Amino acid sequence: MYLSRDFTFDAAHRLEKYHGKCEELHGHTYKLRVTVEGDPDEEGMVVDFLYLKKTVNELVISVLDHRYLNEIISQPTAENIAKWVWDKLKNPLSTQRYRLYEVSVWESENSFVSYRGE
Ligand SMILES: Nc1nc2c(c(=O)[nH]1)N=C([C@H](O)[C@H](O)COP(=O)(O)OP(=O)(O)OP(=O)(O)O)CN2
Ligand SMILES: [Zn+2]
Repeated sequence: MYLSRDFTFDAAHRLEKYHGKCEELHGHTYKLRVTVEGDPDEEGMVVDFLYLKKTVNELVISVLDHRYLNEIISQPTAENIAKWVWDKLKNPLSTQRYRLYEVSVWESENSFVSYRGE
């Protein structure tokens, strides 16, 4: 079974290796979707939504929200942000019963990437 929770954060970035408007400093309201794969436990839950919310807020949202992403992630494209989030969450969201399955990052309503590890 797959379980997901959505988050948002606001952040600024510039794509220094890109030649076009995104080379300049600008910001986005990013949407992040974290998906876990596993079997429901005796309480009928793959993972408690409240635990997922607390973990992602502590390890990701509190670090990226209202920040200049270039100070945290090199060339912070949606792709590189998704990889960074994956690395932060892979171990904390992996047990014998469930594991991190996918991280998706929306830069705008219409543009997003999904990452499932290597
Ligand atoms: N593959 C990628 N392409 C682009 C990325 C990226 O992360 N991965 N990022 C950008 C820029 O960050 C840029 O800010 C995106 O521009 P935006 O104005 O958000 O894009 P749109 O004009 O297409 O916005 P819509 O609202 O979806 O029309 C560029 N490319
Ligand atoms: Zn951008």
